[in-house]
Amino acid sequence: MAVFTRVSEADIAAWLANYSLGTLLELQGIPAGIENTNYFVTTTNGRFVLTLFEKLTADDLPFFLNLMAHLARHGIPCPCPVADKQNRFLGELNGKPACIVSRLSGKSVTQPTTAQCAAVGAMLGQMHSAGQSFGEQMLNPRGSAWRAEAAQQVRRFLPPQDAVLLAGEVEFHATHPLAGIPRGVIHADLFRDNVLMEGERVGGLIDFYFACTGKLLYDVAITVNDWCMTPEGKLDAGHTRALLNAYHAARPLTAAEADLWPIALRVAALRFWISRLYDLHLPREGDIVHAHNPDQFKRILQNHIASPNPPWL
Ligand SMILES: Nc1ncnc2c1ncn2[C@@H]1O[C@H](COP(=O)(O)OP(=O)(O)OP(=O)(O)O)[C@@H](O)[C@H]1O
Ligand SMILES: N[C@@H](CCO)C(=O)O
Repeated sequence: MAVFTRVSEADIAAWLANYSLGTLLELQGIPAGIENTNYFVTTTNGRFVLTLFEKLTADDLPFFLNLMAHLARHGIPCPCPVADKQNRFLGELNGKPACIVSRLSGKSVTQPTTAQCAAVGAMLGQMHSAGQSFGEQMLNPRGSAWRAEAAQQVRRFLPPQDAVLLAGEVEFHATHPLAGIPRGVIHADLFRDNVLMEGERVGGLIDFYFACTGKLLYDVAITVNDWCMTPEGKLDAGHTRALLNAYHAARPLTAAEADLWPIALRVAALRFWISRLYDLHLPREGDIVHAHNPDQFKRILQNHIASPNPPWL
C-alpha cells in the first residue's frame, strides 16, 4: 500500500489553488510503489500524478525534478513536473515535500517480448542522448564506496561461501572500475516495473529517484539484467541483442564499451544483490517489508562470472 500520508479532496483542492491546473475532478490513491505516497489526480486540465516524498528531502529533489523536466522537454516520455504559480516544481503538502507531474499511459509488463526489449533499448539510448545536455550532476549514491560499506554490514548475515563471493566481487570492481567510457545522466533503476508499455511502444519511463551521473553502459547493464533475464538467472540472447541493437541505433556503443560489457553486467548485478541483502537484513525504521529476493541477483552474478562472453551486438 503506497499511501503513507493521507490526502483528502479538500487538501488537494486547496493545494491546486497554487497551480493553473483547473479544478479537481477525481483523486485516487495508487496502491503500487514502496517509497512514496502517490495519487492519481484528474483535474479539468488533464491527468496528473501527485507524489508526497516520504524519505527524500527538499534538498535532494531539485536534481530529479529538473532532470525529468529536461528529458520531457526533449521528447522522452517521462513524468513532467508542473510548476506552481511561483514557478516552483516542489511544494509541500501535509508536511511532506510534494510535486505534481504529468500522468503517462501504459502498463508495466512482467514477461517482455523481443519487440518490447528493443523498444526499451531504443528509449534508453534516446534518454542517454537527451541527458547529455543536462547541466546538473549527482554522485551515484549506490557507487563503489556504498558497495564496500553496505557489503561490510551485510556480511555477518551470510553463509561463508556467500560472504567470500561478496567480498571478492566488491574488491574486483574496486580494482576494475568501468573507466574510459561515456558518462552522463543515468536512470539507474530501469527495471520492468519502472517502464509503462503500450503494446510494443514505451508509454513512459518513471521513478527517477535513483537517477545520477554515471557510466552509460552501467545503466544499460542494469536494464538488461532485469529485462532480458530468464527465470534461471541467465541472459536470453535474443532479448539481449534486440535491446542492445536498438540502443546502439539511438546512442552508438563504443569498442571500449564492448570490452567492458561483461564487467558492467557483473557490477550491475552486484549493486542489486547488495541492496536487496541490505533491505532484507537491515531494514530502515518504518520501512515496509517487500519481497525482492537477494538470491535472484546472487544467481545472476554467479552466472555472469561463469560466462565471460555475454551476448553483445
Ligand atoms: N507519471 C506517472 N504516470 C502514470 N503512472 C504513474 C506515474 N507515476 C507513478 N505511476 C504509477 O504509480 C505506481 C507507483 O509509482 P512508483 O513506482 O514511482 O512508486 P514509488 O513508491 O515512488 O517507487 P518504488 O518503485 O521505488 O516503490 C507505478 O507503478 C505506476 O503504476
Ligand atoms: N529495482 C530494485 C528496487 C527498487 O529500487 C530491485 O528490484 O531491487
